Amino acid sequence: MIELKDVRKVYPGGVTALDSVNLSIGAGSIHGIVGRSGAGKSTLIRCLTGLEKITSGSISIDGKSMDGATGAELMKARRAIGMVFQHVNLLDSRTAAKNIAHPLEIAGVPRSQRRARVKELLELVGLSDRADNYPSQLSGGQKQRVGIARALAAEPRVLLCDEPTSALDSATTRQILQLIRSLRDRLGITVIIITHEMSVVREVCDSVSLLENGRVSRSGDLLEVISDTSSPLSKELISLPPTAALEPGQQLIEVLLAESDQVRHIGDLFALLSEHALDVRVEAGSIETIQGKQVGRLHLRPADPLSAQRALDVLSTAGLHAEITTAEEVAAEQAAAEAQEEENR
Ligand SMILES: Nc1ncnc2c1ncn2[C@@H]1O[C@H](COP(=O)(O)OP(=O)(O)OP(=O)(O)O)[C@@H](O)[C@H]1O
Repeated sequence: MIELKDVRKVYPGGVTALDSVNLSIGAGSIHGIVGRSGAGKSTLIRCLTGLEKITSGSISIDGKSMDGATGAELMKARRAIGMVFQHVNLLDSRTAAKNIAHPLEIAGVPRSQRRARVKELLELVGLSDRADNYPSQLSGGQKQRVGIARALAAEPRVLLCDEPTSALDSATTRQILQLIRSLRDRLGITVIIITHEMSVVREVCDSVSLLENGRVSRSGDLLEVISDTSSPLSKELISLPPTAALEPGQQLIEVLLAESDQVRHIGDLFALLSEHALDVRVEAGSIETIQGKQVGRLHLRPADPLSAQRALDVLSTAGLHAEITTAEEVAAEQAAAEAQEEENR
């Protein structure tokens, strides 16, 4: 269990990068931390790993304090956390096996033990046949596998992944995320993934925290956070494709497909609309399968205000979150999402 209580970090120049951060991450879970540029993600990583001293509050891993530790105690606490980075930074002059062995050499692990451990780690990340390859002979995904094996060398209890797939294409991203999940299942480690990619969170995380301006605005089970429609960041977890041009003032009904016992998938929603002969049409929609459940957001275009009201009543009665939005609100949301994508590039 990782616990942050009232963590505050103020940099010497006076910037408050983290403010009253409270987080509780269950042992053995995969927890995503998402935030925009400048939200405080890097600061949080540095504080978690003890590279940066927090101004106040406390951080503990399995009940052991990280914030007060110094010297040998801090080194030991840091070994509890394996780090995986966006840019793997392997040593070019060393083979995959020697890169993985590097932290073990530094820790003074005897040669024979090192060999056995490296063999085991290469198997774990599916790279046994690449042991003698140099980084220049490996693909981006294979390099990241070496990086993950290196991070696991000292048998950490926590794997802290900083944008682990941001430099990879979508197929390789999926493979790396599957690897991370299987490592969690096999080793029982806790994984924290810091990312700006909502697809990564949807694909692999059990729970998520939204970091906004140095504060955790929402934290919890992934489906619970997605169901909170009050935060723009939580809405981005299931983002809608662009809606075709709408007339000014056009009303739309925004529906969240999640956590309704009556409407469990999109087919149920269409059946409900048809059963009540609702005069609405689907303008845009995005459906994902998360933790084995269909989750989605849709924009329905009602024929007139009366149809809108009827649809709202029917959808709400069926346990769906539905609200009226306007063409202007949709356009503003899309512009903000596009600006965000541009910033992340
Ligand atoms: N060493 C520092 N000294 C002073 N201010 C800092 C320092 N490092 C970060 N900051 C400030 O703290 C805030 C949070 O920065 P941080 O780098 O943690 O955000 P981030 O979410 O990682 O952003 P990005 O995704 O762009 O890397 C920003 O306002 C940043 O300017």
